[in-house]
Amino acid sequence: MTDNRQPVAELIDVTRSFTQGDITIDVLRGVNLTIQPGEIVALLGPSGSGKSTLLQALGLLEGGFGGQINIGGTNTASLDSNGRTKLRKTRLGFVYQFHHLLPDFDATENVVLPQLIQGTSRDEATARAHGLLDALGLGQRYEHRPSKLSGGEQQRVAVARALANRPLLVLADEPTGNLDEATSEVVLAQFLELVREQGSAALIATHNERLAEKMDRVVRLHEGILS
Ligand SMILES: Nc1ncnc2c1ncn2[C@@H]1O[C@H](COP(=O)(O)OP(=O)(O)OP(=O)(O)O)[C@@H](O)[C@H]1O
Repeated sequence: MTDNRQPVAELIDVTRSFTQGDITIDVLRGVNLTIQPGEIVALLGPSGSGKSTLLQALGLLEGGFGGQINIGGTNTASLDSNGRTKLRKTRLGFVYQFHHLLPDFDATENVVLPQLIQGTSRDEATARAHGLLDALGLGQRYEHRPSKLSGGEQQRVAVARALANRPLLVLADEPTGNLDEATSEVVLAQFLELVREQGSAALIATHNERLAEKMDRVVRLHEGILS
């Protein structure tokens, strides 16, 4: 069980450097960030400032980070690889700039699959998928494969997939960066509404100051430090 009083995520003095040949770049130089339950945080920073790297730290997919990363009160350093995978699949949802949907599956199946992996029954998973797709205006697109959907529709399906298991924290990397401005605003508004409705927290990397203003809090990454 998750303790609702616990922050959903804490980064304590997190560092990350990359070495390429003779050159070492210190991308994260001691990042501190606490995200409370249900809080939606915008992550701003110039290109190359380390926004994706910071999201990767919380996504628990890659190693190489210094400092401490807690998710839902668990210090992730205390987990083995199975424990991290379980935490990632049960507690986190991901939305990327490009949708990464499974091309051979229709919209419903793309949202159903992560739920089946968690042991949800097919009927329940399908009902949940349809509910999310309806809320995102895709009630007429259940059986469309990604190649038959527009870019904005593909991103909406990706949003539904990320929220399917009601994650504690949604990590989104430029979730509307690939869409035109008007579509981007609509998709982001629907995304935020659903995240709020189900009480998830979110950390959303964006270049767009105007979109960031729609979130609860804005943090900025500059020269490896968050402010
Ligand atoms: N695997 C890697 N190996 C070497 N350097 C890397 C690696 N991943 C990222 N970097 C470097 O880390 C820095 C930060 O990259 P990152 O993708 O986190 O920035 P970003 O803020 O998300 O940028 P953008 O807004 O352009 O997507 C960049 O200078 C990049 O070259």
